[in-house]
Amino acid sequence: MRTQPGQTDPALIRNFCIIAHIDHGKSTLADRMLQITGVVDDRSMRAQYLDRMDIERERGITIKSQAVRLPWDGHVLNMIDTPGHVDFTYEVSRSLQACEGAILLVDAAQGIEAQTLANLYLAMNNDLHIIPVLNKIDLPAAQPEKFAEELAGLIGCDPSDVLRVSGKTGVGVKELLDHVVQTVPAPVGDADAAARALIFDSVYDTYRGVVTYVRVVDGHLGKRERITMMSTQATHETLEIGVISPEPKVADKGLGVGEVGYLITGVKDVRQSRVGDTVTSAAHGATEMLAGYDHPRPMVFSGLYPIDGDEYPELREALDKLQLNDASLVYEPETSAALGFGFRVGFLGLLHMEIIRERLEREFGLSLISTAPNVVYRVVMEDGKELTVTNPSEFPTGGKIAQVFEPVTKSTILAPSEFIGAIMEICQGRRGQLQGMDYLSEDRVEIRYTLPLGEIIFDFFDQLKSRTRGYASLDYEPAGELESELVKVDILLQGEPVDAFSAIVHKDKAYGYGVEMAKKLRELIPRQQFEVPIQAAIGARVIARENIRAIRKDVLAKCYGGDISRKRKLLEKQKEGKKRMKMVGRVEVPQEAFVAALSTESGTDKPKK
Ligand SMILES: Nc1nc2c(ncn2[C@@H]2O[C@H](COP(=O)(O)OP(=O)(O)OP(=O)(O)O)[C@@H](O)[C@H]2O)c(=O)[nH]1
Repeated sequence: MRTQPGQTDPALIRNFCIIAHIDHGKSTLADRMLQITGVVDDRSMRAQYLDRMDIERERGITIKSQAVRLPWDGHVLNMIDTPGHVDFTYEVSRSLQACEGAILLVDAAQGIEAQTLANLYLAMNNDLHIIPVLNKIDLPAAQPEKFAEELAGLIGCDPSDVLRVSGKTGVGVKELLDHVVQTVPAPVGDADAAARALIFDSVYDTYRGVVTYVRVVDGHLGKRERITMMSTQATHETLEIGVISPEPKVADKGLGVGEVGYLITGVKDVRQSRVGDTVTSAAHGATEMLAGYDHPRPMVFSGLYPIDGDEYPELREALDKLQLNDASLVYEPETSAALGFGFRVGFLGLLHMEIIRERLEREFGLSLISTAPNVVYRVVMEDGKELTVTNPSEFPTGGKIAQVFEPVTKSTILAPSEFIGAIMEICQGRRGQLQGMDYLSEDRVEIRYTLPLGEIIFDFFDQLKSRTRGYASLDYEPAGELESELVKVDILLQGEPVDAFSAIVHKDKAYGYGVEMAKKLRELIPRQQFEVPIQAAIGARVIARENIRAIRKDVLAKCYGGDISRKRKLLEKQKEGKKRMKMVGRVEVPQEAFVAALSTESGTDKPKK
């Protein structure tokens, strides 16, 4: 194998990632590695160094993967930090394909959790060398002996092979780095072959355009070289090529076999530099692409509307900008009779949805109304026509529907065995079908269910947590679709259906849902100067009704005397209060009402207080 001068000999490279359940301490361990290998000095060190987005730091979670090059003991380690939340599993799977080894990190006070398993299986499917590690051994509540045994049982090694570290104090981290050098296989590739590099991440930078993260498999990529994205055959010139350590550093000699780094070509949209694609050189290009990844598909949809209709163009612009950085974000314009002009936006999951919403409001200063999230339904009509419904208000009404299909998930729940009963009750109440159950140790079980995705996106996780005192963890993956008896429940205000309130619900739950929604809306919608009847209906059949009585709200009534400034203050205050209100017909509806369905506990799984 030929290595050009100045390039790293592949035999000295180790590419690894850290995978773990959320909050088990990946980012903290990554911080220690940055410090111990000396790429960040103690003075510039800050917690969660690699989480660059404000929102990542505030929430203490990792959203985008990061790749850093660390010098250690004459070797080059490329560490890829990955997010742990289920919504971002696709980020994890991309990163895994750029590695030969994975540190499987488990909190020594918590033990194995649902995402520990999910990530371990992903890593095993990618044939990665697994290094089992217990973290947080400094915690008084740590039970390293117990969990080393659990972990060893899971991956089939000896409990003494499980390393023990503390990302917080740094104990054991040097030994872990040594272990990475000794046990993770060096990358293998053909230096003389045509260049092939895998894109495992692609981010938009305001100043530099799209920064594409690649792992070179064969050949070499250099600066000022014309490259081709193999899936689209689009060619670009590499303007800059380098490595992250932990700030970007230009690599004059380019990147060779096994190296991980970034390239900049001047493209302005991450979709032109698609994750999973293979980069090759335009002149002597490779003919065969590397195995790609699954393209992330939106699982959850919600309508986003500006509170102030004039902000519609700003919302469009903001979504366009976010999409430059997030290829999984999809949206299209929609109009709602109740809410005006807005967008139907597709997300990977609820956390993704929350994050996008928060970024729109925070980074772009928009005030938004979001409708209750829903999944995608496939409706087959009697005449054989098929519809994909991403908005409940588009669900066809009338008797011509032949079949409705909804997405289902394979869900795995891990919890102490004392909660089996409670968990089964919740899942049964959500139309779940038990698939199996295994004991991981004497007192911890893994329970597998097939559950409709639509049932998970409504406060399922909160219910699970509250019924298991926070001990259960959940992971789910899409598992196709199932035929189901679903109906549309409409909500009418003053006799007029409000499209943004429509929901698709299982036939057996429709009645309970309608009654509860009507009740909830009566509480949430403030009294107006006229009476407002609220009705829930399936087609033309009204299934529930509530009334909001009229009042005459005169905020100035208590201001006798002529204190004009006080009056003005009261009026201002009232205006403030209205900011999050939307006029629907003649009725003022607060934002909370549009997501009321989120906390509607129809079914049997109400928490027992
Ligand atoms: N006592 C102790 N606390 C730790 C240790 N490592 C991490 N923590 C704490 O555990 C919490 C989660 O740590 P993070 O590093 O943010 O976890 P993460 O796995 O990166 O989380 P995500 O990025 O959201 O997946 C933080 O409050 C850390 O301070 C450790 O070794 N000892």
